[in-house]
Amino acid sequence: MEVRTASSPKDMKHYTTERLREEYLIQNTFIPDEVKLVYSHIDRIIVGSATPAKKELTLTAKEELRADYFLQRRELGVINIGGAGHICIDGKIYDVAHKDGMYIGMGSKDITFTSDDPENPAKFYLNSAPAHAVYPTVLIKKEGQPSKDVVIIKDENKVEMGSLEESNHRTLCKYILPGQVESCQLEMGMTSLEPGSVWNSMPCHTHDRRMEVYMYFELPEDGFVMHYMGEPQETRHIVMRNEEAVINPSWSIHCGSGSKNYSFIWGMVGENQDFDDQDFVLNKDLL
Ligand SMILES: O=C[C@H](O)[C@@H](O)CC(=O)C(=O)O
Ligand SMILES: [Zn+2]
Repeated sequence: MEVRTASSPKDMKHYTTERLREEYLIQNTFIPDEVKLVYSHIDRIIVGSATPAKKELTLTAKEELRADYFLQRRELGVINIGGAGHICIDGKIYDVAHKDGMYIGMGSKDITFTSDDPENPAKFYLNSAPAHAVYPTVLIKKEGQPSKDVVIIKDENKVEMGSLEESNHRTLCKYILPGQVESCQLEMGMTSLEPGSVWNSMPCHTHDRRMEVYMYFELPEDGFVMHYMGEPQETRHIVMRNEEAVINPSWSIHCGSGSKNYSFIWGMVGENQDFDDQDFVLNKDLL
C-alpha cells in the first residue's frame, strides 16, 4: 500500500507540476483484478479501488495497518461506478449495482468483491477512515424500496445546485452522512453535472475541520478536469483525467472545471460531520 505524508501550504506554494501531482494526485485506479489502496497521513484516510473482473478480490489489512484485518479499527464507504457486482461481508452477499453504495462498519472481517460480467466489471471506489464504534452495514441506493439492510437516499439528500448560466448546474447526492447512513467520521456522496455545466464546487470553499478526496469520472479518454487546490489566495491546478482521485488538505480549496460535464465522488473525514460547516470563498477574493 502506498503511504503519503501530510503536507504544508507553506511548502505547496513552491511545488512544481510534477511535485504537486506526486503529492496529491492518485492515478492508475480501477485496474482489472486488482485492489489498489493509498494511505494518507491526512486524517488517515485510505482511498482505493477494487475492480474484480475474472477474479474474486479480497480486502486485506496490508502490513502498514498493523491490524489483524482491514476493518479492525476502521470503517469503509464504497460506491460502484462500474457494472453490477457483489460484495460479500462475513458470508452475507450484497448485490451492488451501478451507482449503489455501501457503508461497511468496523469489525467486518471477510470482505470480497466480484462482478457479474468480466467484460463490464464492477468498479468499487473505496474510502476508509479510522473508527471507534460499530455502525450498521448497509447497502445504499438512489431509488427503490428500503428494507432492513437497504437505505434509499432521502430526497433532502439529493440537492440541486447552481445554474446553466453560471456553468455549474449539478446535483449532489449524499450517500453517507448523519440522518441518512450513520458513520464514525466518514461522509461520502456523488455530484453529477448537467450537460453544458462544467464547474463543480463553485463558489469554492475550505473546511478546516475536515479533509476531502475527489474522484472524477464519466469523462472521455481525452477529457480532463482542471482541479484547483491550494489556499484561496495561492491556488494551483492539477490536470485530472477520467477516474483519477485527488487529496485535498483542510487548508485547500477543492473545485474544478471540465472539458465537458462529468461526475465525481467526494469523501470527507475529520473532526465533525456537519456537511454545511464550509468556509466559502468569494469569487472576487480568489488569487
Ligand atoms: O464539502 C463538500 C464537497 O466539497 C462537495 O460536496 C461539493 C460538491 O459536490 C459541489 O459543490 O459540487
Ligand atoms: Zn468540500
